[in-house]
Amino acid sequence: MTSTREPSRPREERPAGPRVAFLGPEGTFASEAARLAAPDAARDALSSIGEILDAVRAETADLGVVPLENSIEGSVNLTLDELAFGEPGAMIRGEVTLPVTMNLLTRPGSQLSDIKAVRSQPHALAQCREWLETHLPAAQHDASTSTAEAAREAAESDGAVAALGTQLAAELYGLGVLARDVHDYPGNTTRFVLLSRSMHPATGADKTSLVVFFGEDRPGLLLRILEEFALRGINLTKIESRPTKQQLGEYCIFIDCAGHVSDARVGEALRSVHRHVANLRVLGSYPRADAVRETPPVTDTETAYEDARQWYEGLLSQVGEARGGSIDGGFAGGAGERRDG
Ligand SMILES: O=C(O)C(=O)C[C@]1(C(=O)O)C=C[C@@H](O)C=C1
Repeated sequence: MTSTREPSRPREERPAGPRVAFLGPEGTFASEAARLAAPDAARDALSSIGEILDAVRAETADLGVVPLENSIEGSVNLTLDELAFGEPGAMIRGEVTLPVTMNLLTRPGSQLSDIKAVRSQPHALAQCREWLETHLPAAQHDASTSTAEAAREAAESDGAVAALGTQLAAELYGLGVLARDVHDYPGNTTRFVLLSRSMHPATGADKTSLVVFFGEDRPGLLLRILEEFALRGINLTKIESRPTKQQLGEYCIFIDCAGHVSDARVGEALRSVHRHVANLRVLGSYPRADAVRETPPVTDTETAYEDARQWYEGLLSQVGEARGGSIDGGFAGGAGERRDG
């Protein structure tokens, strides 16, 4: 993705101390995720996912917080595309899962019967589709850049515009909460990822995200790739395909797996995947939000890989010249080949 966005502030002009960039303004779900991820960092509320990645790439922010997937509406495609096709330099360094409670926010005094339009970020509108059809069937749905931006717009309206957003946004922009929990399924949760210029060191409870580009259509290629993980007892936590945008029917596959790039078994799996498809991008290794430590099978522990490595090194050390000069005679040129002319 080539960017036509305004360049971020140069690094030299940056005030000291860690900075976190997130989808603003204050009062978005992303702002809450940023507070959880980096409670002490200075905050930059930006107005698009692309700007957040650019800020991390340009090092005007140390950390960026972007939504990746939601339990009701699925992946945030813009984030996936930026990570897969955008300029390199912004890697996933962490993840935060956040319960997402959608509220219908209106100017104080407005009733449901006053509402002619509902504004929000498109992913938020999608999470409340059925509720809106049932309770506000005639209202039009308008896209805003974020839930808090929608709240700000509702606050400036004549009272006929509602927003879907956080309780905090209601407080910040002087709105009332006309209805709570208006998302269509209970337990609504969004997974945010934290971006930085580098990956997180291994913790023992890690995840690795990568994207594999299938240049050619070979039978069994996806199976071969998945097998490399399965053979080493590596659990996959997510797999999803997206179009490459080059031509219809050409896909790339996003894979999240347990483990860290510096784990021997993950390293071996990635090297093997690289033999099948040279075009792959590791998006990052990072501590998993659920802190689950998966125990590898005995054949795939770090010790098992280290033992195997040492054994093989020992084996290679037995390759060499024979003492006392050449004793290889006619065997050196290959089976059955005469060397005497
Ligand atoms: O607009 C916000 O409040 C955001 O943080 C963005 C976003 C998203 O894009 O998914 C994040 C969480 C919710 O799923 C809805 C919207």
